[in-house]
Formats: sequence, structure tokens, C-alpha cells
Amino acid sequence: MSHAADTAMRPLRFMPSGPLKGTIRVPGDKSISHRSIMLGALAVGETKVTGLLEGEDVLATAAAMRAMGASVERVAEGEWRVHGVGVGALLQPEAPLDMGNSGTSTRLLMGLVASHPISATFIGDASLSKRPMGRVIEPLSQMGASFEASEGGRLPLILKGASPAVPISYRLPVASAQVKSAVLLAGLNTPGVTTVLEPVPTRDHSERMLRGFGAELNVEVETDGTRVITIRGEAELRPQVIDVPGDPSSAAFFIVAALLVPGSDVVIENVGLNPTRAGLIDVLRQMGGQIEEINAREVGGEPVADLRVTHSVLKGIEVDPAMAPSMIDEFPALFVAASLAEGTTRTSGLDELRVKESDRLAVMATALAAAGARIEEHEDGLVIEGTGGEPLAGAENAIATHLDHRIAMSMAVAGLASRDGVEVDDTRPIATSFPVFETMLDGLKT
Ligand SMILES: O=C(O)C1=C[C@@H](OP(=O)(O)O)[C@@H](O)[C@H](O)C1
Ligand SMILES: C=C(OP(=O)(O)O)C(=O)O
Repeated sequence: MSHAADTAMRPLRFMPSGPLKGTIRVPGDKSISHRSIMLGALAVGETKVTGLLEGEDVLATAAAMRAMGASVERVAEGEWRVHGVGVGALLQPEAPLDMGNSGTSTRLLMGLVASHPISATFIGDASLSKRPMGRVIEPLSQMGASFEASEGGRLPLILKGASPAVPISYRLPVASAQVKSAVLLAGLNTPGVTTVLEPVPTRDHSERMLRGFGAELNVEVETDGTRVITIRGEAELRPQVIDVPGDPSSAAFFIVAALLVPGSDVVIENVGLNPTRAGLIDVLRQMGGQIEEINAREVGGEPVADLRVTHSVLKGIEVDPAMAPSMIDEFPALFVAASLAEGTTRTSGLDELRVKESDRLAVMATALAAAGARIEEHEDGLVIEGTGGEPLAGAENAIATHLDHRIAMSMAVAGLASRDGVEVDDTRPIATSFPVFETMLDGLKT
């Protein structure tokens, strides 16, 4: 599964482009795709999924669920069938579960295994093996699971599930949908009621989908805004028909590209606009970006619209740190937009960016500076002095992407908005979340 292990690095130079024009439809949402397979694998009967993202991260989840007894089959492009084993009936995987580059697969599956009477070894690529798993080891240990992890709570790790697991009430110490989801998924096969207290709201796909599959899940909001999420265990999940909306995190690269490249006019169809995911669009509008929502509707229980994006002169702003969870994966793309805005853009409260596929603050600061942007790196954010719409100079040497798909795609967009182009050292990681990125980009060039 680890693309990086079996092929050579694939560098590519992204050259300045003329106006981007046309209509595209980005692939399915990665978070919803993972959860469709996981929950389908726990429901008895056939779950039908259309619009599934066929990126490496989601394929890692599919392989893991197969290794634990579910049938997960591709019928046609984006169209999948999952036959589940039922909550409580996951099988002991015979080989280590290879999570590739995917934090979501790892942390959510750790939650599932933690309350089943099985053990599993989790392995991943060089990037994933640096990421902190202590944040899920802690609550899952409280529920009775045991762990043998590598130094600092990292992969490879062996997890032995608890049977029965113990229901807990857990206050999230970090704003993380992955930690929240790990505890809720462990709660599915735990007798009694498991509670997660979420002081800062994060993406709520797990809550929506668990309820959709028939779990007894409730959310109450306390006066200080804390969300209290309860799930009753030993649930019986019913198979579903799911149409996965387009991924706003993938759309982000084309939104920013269309705003930055003069003369652009692009329609991106079927973009998921769940408010816990749509922060980038709000911020870009505050900066003066013209992003129009057309044909707002619901797809798969999520708000969706087509977005028409036209070239705009952006203005630097101070980004409210409270927006961070609703655009956590979009900051690399925002930093590119800010590099061409008029004036200063300040971001803060972004410590979490340091523990993604790469340290996204340090890596983007270095990458954009190399491409001619004016950047200051702070402990929890970047301050960017924009060019006022002038293209960036571009980068002579290849940009180091550190096995991080979002760095590669963001710097590809920086290349489009530059004078001499930007070379990224390795485009392979793009296939983790957006395998058709380059083809789609080429299709918009005029
Ligand atoms: O739950 C999810 O599907 C995700 C949650 C976020 O991670 P954190 O929970 O670490 O913030 C996000 O960065 C990731 O791409 C997907
Ligand atoms: C952080 C990301 O994913 P994950 O945590 O699943 O690796 C991402 O897609 O930007």
C-alpha cells in the first residue's frame, strides 16, 4: 500500500498557466469514504456506496476491513459493495494492517479493534510512522485495550482489544475528529453508554453516519458550546445506500487556483459543504474571493452545492483561529492564496498542522519562501506578506514535499501562479487523496 516504498520518486514541474476554465467534479470525500467502508463492514447485509474516493488512503481502509472478515468489492468506478460481519464479529487479521500514509485509517481502526476480542499490528509509511498515536492510545487504554507501541506512541504498534471494553466519558484534550471517532467507534461494541465531550467542534461525519446506520447516538450542546456525544454500545447497524459527496479538501486546490490565475472561471460540481468542513470558503470570501454557490442540495445526508469560482484580487486578513478545525487540511492551500494577496495574512492556533503527514507550518514556510513568497514562521502559525496579485518568482530547485499530498498539490498551485514554475520533488503522495489531480488540472488549462 505504501506507494513510496515500491516506486521511485516522481518529480514534476508545474508551469505558469493561462486562464483555467471549465467544469470539474472532484472525487468523493475522503473522510466519508473511510467511514462508509468501516460502518458498512460492521453492518449485517449489503451497503452500497457510490462516489467512493479510490485513493490509496481509502484503499488501505478497504484492505484492512477485508482482513478482518468483511467483503469489500469494487463494482465500477466509485461504486462499491460492502458486506459486513456485524458489530462484535470482526476477525483477527492474519497479517499486519498496512495503513500506508493514512492517519484516519489508523486512528479509526484502532478504535474498532480496541473493543473486539482480537489483536492487530498496525504499520505505515515513513510519514505515518512519525505521527502521534498517544492521543488514541490514551482513551482506548482507559476502555481496556492494551498497546505495545514504538517510542513516543508511534507505529508500528500492536493493539490487543478488550472484551468486554469499559464505557468511558472522555473529554478531548485536542480538537481532533480522529480521536473523537476512535472513541465513538470503540463505543459501538462496548456495553453501556460511551461519552465524548468535545469542547471545540470538529468534522461531524462520524456522528451523522453512525446515526444513519442506526446506532443510538445523541449530541447535546452545553452552554459553553461543549458538544456531549453519547453512543449506546452493542449496537446493531443496518446496511445503507450512500452517495459520497465531492471532497471540499480536494476542491480547495482548484478554488485557490481559479482565484489566483487571472482570467479563470471554473465550476466545481457536487462539493460537500458540511459547515464543519467549509471554513476555507468563508475565509477566502473574507479575503475578497468570488465563490458562488449554485444549486444547493443534500447528498448522502450532507449539504452540497456546485461552486463557481472566478479570478479575484485577494486581500490579506487575520484568520480567526476558531476557524481552524473547519479548514484544518486546507491551510497549505490558503498559505498559497495569501502569498499572492494584497497585504498581510496572519494565522495562529495551528499547532495541529505540525503533526499531519508533514509539519505543514515548517514545510510550507520553506516551500513558499523558496518560490519567492515573503513568510514568517511562528510557533503556531504563519504570517504572510502577499505580492498584491503579482505572480511568485517560482522555484529553481525542487520543493521537498515530505510524503505529504497536500504540500505537493498546494505547491503545484503555487507553480501555476508563478513566473518560472515550481517543481515538486515527488507527486506520488497525491494518489493518497486525489489520484486524478493532474489530469483534472490539465483539463482546465486553456
Ligand atoms: O476524521 C477525519 O476524517 C479527519 C480528521 C482530521 O484529522 P485530526 O482528527 O487529526 O484533526 C483531518 O486532518 C484528516 O484529514 C481527516
Ligand atoms: C491529515 C490528512 O489525512 P490523514 O490524517 O488521514 O493522514 C489529510 O488528508 O490532510
